[in-house]
Parts: sequence; structure tokens; C-alpha cells
Amino acid sequence: MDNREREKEQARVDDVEKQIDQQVISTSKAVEDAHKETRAVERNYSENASINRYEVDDIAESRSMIEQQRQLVSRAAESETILKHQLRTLKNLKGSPYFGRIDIQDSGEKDSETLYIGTSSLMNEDKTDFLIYDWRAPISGVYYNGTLGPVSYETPAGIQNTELKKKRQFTIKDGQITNMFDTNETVGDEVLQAALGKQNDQYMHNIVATIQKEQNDIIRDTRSDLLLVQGVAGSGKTSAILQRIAYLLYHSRTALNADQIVLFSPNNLFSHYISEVLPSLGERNMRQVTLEGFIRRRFEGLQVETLFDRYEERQKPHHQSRVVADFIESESFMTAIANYVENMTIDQLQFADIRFNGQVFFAARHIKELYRQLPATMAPADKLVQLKNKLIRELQRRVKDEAKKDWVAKELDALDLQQLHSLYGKKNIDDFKNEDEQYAYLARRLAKRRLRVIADAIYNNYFLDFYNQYNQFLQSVSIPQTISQREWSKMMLAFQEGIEYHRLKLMHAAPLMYLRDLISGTGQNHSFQYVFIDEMQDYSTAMLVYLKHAFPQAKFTVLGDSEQALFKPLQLPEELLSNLSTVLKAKQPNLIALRRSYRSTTEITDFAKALLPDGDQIISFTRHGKKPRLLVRYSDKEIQQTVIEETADLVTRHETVAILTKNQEQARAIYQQLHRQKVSHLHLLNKDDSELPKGTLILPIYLAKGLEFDAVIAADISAKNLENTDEVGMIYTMASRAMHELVLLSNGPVSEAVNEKAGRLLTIEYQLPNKQ
Ligand SMILES: Nc1ncnc2c1ncn2[C@@H]1O[C@H](COP(=O)(O)OP(=O)(O)OP(=O)(O)O)[C@@H](O)[C@H]1O
Repeated sequence: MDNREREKEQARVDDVEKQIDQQVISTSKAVEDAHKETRAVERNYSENASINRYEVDDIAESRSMIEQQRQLVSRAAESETILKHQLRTLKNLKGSPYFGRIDIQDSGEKDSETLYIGTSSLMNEDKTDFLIYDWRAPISGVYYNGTLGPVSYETPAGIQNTELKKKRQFTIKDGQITNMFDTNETVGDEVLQAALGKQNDQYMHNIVATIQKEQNDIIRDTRSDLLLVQGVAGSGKTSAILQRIAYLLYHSRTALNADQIVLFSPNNLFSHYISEVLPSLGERNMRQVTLEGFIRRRFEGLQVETLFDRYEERQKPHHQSRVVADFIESESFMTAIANYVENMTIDQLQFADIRFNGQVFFAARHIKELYRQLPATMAPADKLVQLKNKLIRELQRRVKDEAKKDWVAKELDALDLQQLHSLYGKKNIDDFKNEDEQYAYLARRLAKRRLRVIADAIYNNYFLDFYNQYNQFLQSVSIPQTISQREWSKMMLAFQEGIEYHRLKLMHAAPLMYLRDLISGTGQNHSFQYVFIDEMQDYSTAMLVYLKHAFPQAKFTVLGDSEQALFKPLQLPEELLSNLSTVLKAKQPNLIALRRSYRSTTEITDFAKALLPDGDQIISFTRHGKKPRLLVRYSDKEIQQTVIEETADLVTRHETVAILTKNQEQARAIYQQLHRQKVSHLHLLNKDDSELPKGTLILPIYLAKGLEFDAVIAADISAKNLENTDEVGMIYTMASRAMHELVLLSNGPVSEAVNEKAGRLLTIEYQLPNKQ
């Protein structure tokens, strides 16, 4: 491109930067004024709200005045928020105001129109012209999707046609164009290469400037109620869905807010890693939850096995039979639960005593009797509400009786002055005729206070024993022929024992939550509009059924890579979509496959894909680096020495070096070795960590899911070490975390997962066994 063109573009950038500067000044001033205004109306409001509180005549008048004032306060606060948001947007644009330009010509028009595309829209000061178009605006779709020539794009008014005459890409840094060229491709490889060649960062970056066509399809899909993204490691699944969230928020400003979107992320490290993407696009973060956090909140007081526990458990040679777990985690098991609840008789319902001070307060038999008195035709959930009302009324009556009991008298005697004072509430000693009246009052108050635990128990359905109920269900459900009665009984026993010790296996979580919700009519949240699930291969079908039940109004976007399933068999994407559509009751399912892998160098991706039987479908991105190395050692001592040497070498070139292990125990052992060597910036990560520091990180592979590092050392891929795991999935996942360099270590003979083809893509170094 000639220099004149570049100068013209630079002049435009200069001009836009100047306008941004001016708008930053005027908006900052406006923010300041708005803030003063908010403070003023707030002050006014609090003054008005405090006067006339006692004169009855004035109450109505002052109420309406206060309401008016309240509206003023909220309006003032709202305009302040909007201005602050504008200021943030301007600051985000500053320095790098846009990354794309399209020239389009509508039919019948003499001239073409030039539009510039950036992370958000910007108008000139007098609001007559768009200086920058938001990347999410309908017309911007053309930039990502179209090749030169006739193109169409979707608008709220329908499909529009136009002709794309030019597409230009820019890299602008600190207000200077550092790179610019015209292209006919989606986004030229050159810019993408530059973006991918950078060092890994503590936070994931947005990819607006370089979104690829298939990713754009994911981002702009607003029709599907189930969008399944099956993408190979490093293909930008996570990046694309975060952009998708930004897109959805932009397009439904009035109907959707960030609180109505929830992302199930694989672990806390990941949540932290992606937390800057949406703010960098001027949007608020959606809610994030890990499966563990979601379950923990629903089983208070119980220690539920986590995915991580389960990974560790499954590596042990004699873990529990998969057939039983597969059945419990299946859709048909959940259907059996629904049928069981629907046909349940009163006699099958498992009521429990509600106890107080070590004694039965409401006996299970009594509660059942109350339940029996309710109309048989009433829906179970309604019946439960009625039952609770009855119990609460009875509790209120019994407060009086309890107040006369000894324990109340004893407790009253033991109260200090301050406690006594608080017990009086609004009354004081002069309000009572005599001491008896005063005592009766205090006793009632105290009894009521203490019995609040019973009210809570009623409210929380503690009078139903869901564990026992589930146990009954396990006894009654018909089991498939593949499972022997012995295996089934063993599992039931383990379940009961677990409950005794307040422990629950993860496989029981979804069915138990479902059973509890269906009986109690609770647990559903209708306000969520979108649920995103990352690393879906970690979710059982039963859990997905439960999530659909828990978020009945939500559209689902589900991401996964079955190759990274560390313990599950592969499933074809189409088969998966069909299963998921049933499970999630989808009417408009859609499947998008991502085959191009962006994260790693060509050499690393080529090795990783050679491990897979159907790896040929993966397309490596052309960005070259060193061949991955395989270092084979034959003793613990030598392998330890190699870890130390390789780490020392890699940290000279990279900011983050991750040593990935099979499990936490091995991670801890390596940490101790390196710690003794005084390796600096050394971090051992575990599942409760939520920050991703720079330096040398040691972590088990299941915690590295979704993350990426400049360099990776796979600590031990020997056949012996990876026994009892899905060796291919394990090595594939480890290798695909590396952006620039990969070193594989093996203590003894290498796992057979590294087949001949994969082996040829490595630089292999053997150190012969030490014969001493
Ligand atoms: N269009 C793009 N432009 C620039 N970078 C991209 C693009 N797509 C993906 N990347 C980069 O590739 C890397 C991998 O992306 P991401 O983590 O979203 O992939 P993923 O499919 O979720 O990976 P995995 O399943 O292995 O965790 C990230 O560094 C991301 O920034």
C-alpha cells in the first residue's frame, strides 16, 4: 500500500484520537457535574424523608413528595452511571480506536461509504456522524464474514444487501498505525499470527480484532436455544463465548442484563483468567460458578465429592465400577426419579422428626398425619406449602407452652443485663402491671427466639428426609441387566455410609437435587436467560438434565472437546447434539465445530493431533516454533534432575512455565524438589486458588483445563505413571496447554499413547539407565 494512503489513514487516526481527547474532557466534566447533582438530590431526599414523620395529617403529602424525590435520586444516579460508562468506553478506545475498515456500496448509490470498526461506537461531538462502529453492530458482521463482492447482513428490519468494496485491517498502538493492509480474507493470518505470538498473560484477552468466521457464527447466533460448540483444544471456544456474551448483551440491552447469564466454569483459576475479557469490551461480567460451588450451596453440611476428587479417585486401580455410575448419571435414571415422585403415595414419603434441645418437637408421624389431612387432589408442591403453614401455626401455639417450661426459666435467669435489654424489644419495665406479666412477656419472647430454629427447619423442609427418600428410590428402581444386584447393593451401602459421615459421591448429586426439587417444588430459577457450560465433557447427562430443570427459561450454550475428556469415551459431535437436544429439551439446536487450533505453535499442535485417532481433522495454525522434546529417564533421581534443569532453562525464555502432573500428590512432590533448589517465583496451585501468578507453576492437569502457558513441562508421561487413565486424553490435554514450547518427561518407558506418528514429531533424548 502506498505511503499516501497510510498517511491519510494516520491523519484520520490522529483526528479521531483528538476527538476522543476532547470527549474525555467534556465527559469527565459531565461526570463531575452529575455526581454533584446526585449528591444534592440525595441530601434533599434524606432531609425530606426525615421531616413530618409524626404528624398524621402530613403523612400522605410527605409520602408523595418523598416518592418524587426518590425518583429524582434514582434518575440522577442513573445518568451518572451512564456518563461514567461513556467515560470508560472513551478511555478504552484511546490509543487503539479501531482495527478495521469496510467500504460498502448499496445498489443505486454512486459512491461507497467507509466505516471504521472498533470495540465500541463513537460519534463526533455534535452527534452527526459515526467515527467508529461497534464490532457488534449489524453492519460490522460483514467485516468478519464477508469476502469482497455482494454481501448481506442481518438487521432488526431483515436481511440487507450491499457490496463490499474494500476490507482493511489495522494494528494501532498508542495512536500510531503499526500495521495496515487490505485483505479479502476474514481476518488475515498476519495480524492473527502477531496476536498469537505474544507472551501469555495473567488474563485472557478479547479477540474482537481477529475473530474468525466460524467463531463469528458462534458469537452472532441468537436463534438457537441450544448451541453446541465442539472445538479442538485451543480453537477459541472460550474466547468465542465470551465475545458472544458481549454480543448478546449489546443486542438485548433492555431485555437482558449480565445477572441473567451464568457461566459454569471448570475451576476458580479459569474464572479469574477470563474475568477481564468482558470489562475490556465495556461490559459487566456475567455470573460465574463452578460445578463444585453450585453443588456446595445445595448441600450445606455435606461434603460432596468434587470433580477433582473424582479425577484423583479414578486413577486408583480399583475404583468403583463405571457401569453403576453410568446408570446413575444417565437421563433414564433422572426420568425414573420424575416418575417415582409423580406416583409417590403418602406412605412412601419419608418424613423426619424435627428435634429441639435433643428432643422430638414435631414427630414424623404427626407431620405425616397433617399431610394426610390435605386434599388428595392437591399438587405435591402445593401440599407442602400448606403443610408448612400448618406447622408454623402449630409452632406459634406451642411457643406459649414452651414459655412455661423450666428451660426458659433457667435461661432467663442466666441472661445478663444487655441480653435482657434486647429481649424487652420496644417495651420497658413501666409497661407492665406487675412482675408476673413482665416475666410472662420475657419468657414468651425468649421461647420464640429459641424456637426460631424450628421455623427455619420447617422453612427448609427438614421434616422430609430426602436422603432416606433417595435410598427408598434406589431400592425400588429397576436396574439394567448389566448391573448385578450385588454391585447395586454395594453402592447403596456406600451411599448410606457416606450420609452417616456427611459425605456424598458426586454421581448422586444431580439425582438427589432433582428428587428434592420435584418433591418440594423448589430449586428452579426462572430469571436466567442464558446458561453457558464450558468443558461439558465433565458434566454427566444427569447433571445436564438437572441444570435444565434448574434454569427452565434459559437458552444453553454448551462447549466441549471430547478429546480432552480425561475419563470418558469419545462421542461423535452429531450424536452428542442429538442426545443433548433431548436432555435439554431444545427446539432449535445448532452445532458448530471448530477445527482450527490457535493456541500452540504448528509443531506442538501437530504432535498433539498425531496422538488422536481422528486427529487429522485438526488444522494447525501456521506459527512456527521449536519441535516438542521428549526426555526419557530411568530413575527418580534422574527425572528430578531433569525437571530442575528444564525449568531453569525454560524460565530464561518464558514468563510462565507450567509443570503439569497427573495428580495433586505428584505436583506437591515436584514443588518440594524445586523449592529445595530455591527456584524463584515458584507456585504450587490447588483447587482453591483463584489467581494465576507468573513464574513456574506446578499443577495437576485437571486444574489446567481451559488455561494456557508459554511453556509446558509434562512431568511424567511414562506408561507406568499414566496407567488407569485415558492416556491419550491426558497427554493431549497437557500438550495443548502450551503456547510456545513443550517438554515431555518420562520416567521409564513412554506411554503407548505416544504412537509412532507422534513420536516422529518429537526430538527424543534417551538417557540410558544408570548401571551402578
Ligand atoms: N480469533 C482469534 N484471534 C486471536 N486469538 C485467538 C482467536 N481465537 C483463539 N485465540 C487464542 O487462542 C487461544 C485459545 O483460545 P481459547 O482458550 O478460547 O480456546 P479453547 O477452545 O477454549 O481451548 P481449550 O479447550 O483448549 O481450553 C487463546 O490464547 C485465544 O486468545
